[in-house]
Amino acid sequence: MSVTVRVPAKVNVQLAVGAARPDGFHDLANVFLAVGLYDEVTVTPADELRVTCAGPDAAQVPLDRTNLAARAALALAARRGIEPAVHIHIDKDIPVAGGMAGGSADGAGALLACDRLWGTGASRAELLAICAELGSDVPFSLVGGAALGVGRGERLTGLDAGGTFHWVFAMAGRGLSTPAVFREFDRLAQGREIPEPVASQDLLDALAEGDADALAAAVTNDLQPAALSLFPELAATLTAGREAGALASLVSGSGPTTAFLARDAEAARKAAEALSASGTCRTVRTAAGPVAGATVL
Ligand SMILES: C[C@@](CO)(OP(=O)(O)O)[C@H](O)COP(=O)(O)OP(=O)(O)OC[C@H]1O[C@@H](n2ccc(N)nc2=O)[C@H](O)[C@@H]1O
Ligand SMILES: Nc1ncnc2c1ncn2[C@@H]1O[C@H](COP(=O)(O)OP(=O)(O)O)[C@@H](O)[C@H]1O
Repeated sequence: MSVTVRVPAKVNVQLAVGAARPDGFHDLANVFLAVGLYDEVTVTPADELRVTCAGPDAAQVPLDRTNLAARAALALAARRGIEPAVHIHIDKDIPVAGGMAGGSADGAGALLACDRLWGTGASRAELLAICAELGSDVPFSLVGGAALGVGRGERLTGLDAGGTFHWVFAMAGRGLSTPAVFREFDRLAQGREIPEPVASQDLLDALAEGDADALAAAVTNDLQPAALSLFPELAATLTAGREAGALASLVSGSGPTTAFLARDAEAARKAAEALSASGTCRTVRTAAGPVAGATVL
């Protein structure tokens, strides 16, 4: 018997970042939107814990116990005092180290899949607590939709989205390390007063109304200058997206994937074509959101 869970990627429509905390993390006002680009995680009983991965970026995914999917299985098994004897297979479509929470998606997916396979019957609250231990983005991968994350991004409040938003994503030729981008944020912030991160009311209203123009006017990412500082070539991709008619162009989370908001599916398709032709990125994908979080297939 196997259990397969499908888990979406995310884009951060607002990422407000506060000053570094004593524990090294940063308080955030992180407005997440789950988008229809998916990893699938399948767990099957096996003699011992084993991870395999397939997909265009599979070679960059660690297959040892540092893999977030393996860590999720180990965390649930430890809580229940059982052997984590499963083969975890990841069908990976979310870019690796791209700022789209691919590792987090696999963590949330493996957790839900193992919960089903082992019949552990964990409550939603327990699953969310394990997710938060695994990483700041992992709880959102479980719940999906649209949500505001505060604290380090793990404390979630669901948000209304009054419509579907259409996006184009441009994947870069290499990844960016999330801790390195936060460190660069700290370096660039030296000598400046960093305000408390707060969600923008204009942005929440635009989401609730499903208004793409208003959302485009309100999107912000405080990590974008740091990502651009470490990866200056992204500026050309952002310019190409604007020239391709996107309503908004921004770095997704810590990058280096860039995200472009389009008015509708047809505009997204056209912008994707123009971005592909611009030669400023590795691959281009379209995806819409919000979509559901981790789902057992
Ligand atoms: C930036 C964001 C935006 O959603 O995502 P990505 O763009 O990387 O996908 C997240 O905050 C990433 O979340 P996640 O990838 O789960 O990070 P974690 O494993 O919790 O933390 C990795 C490292 O990032 C830094 N970190 C992360 C979250 C946070 N609120 N403050 C931080 O300073 C810390 O250096 C930490 O050691
Ligand atoms: N299941 C996983 N899939 C991808 N990367 C993983 C996974 N588990 C651990 N990692 C590690 O996490 C790093 C960040 O990957 P990822 O979650 O894809 O990016 P991001 O944090 O930018 O959204 C990778 O470089 C890899 O070393």
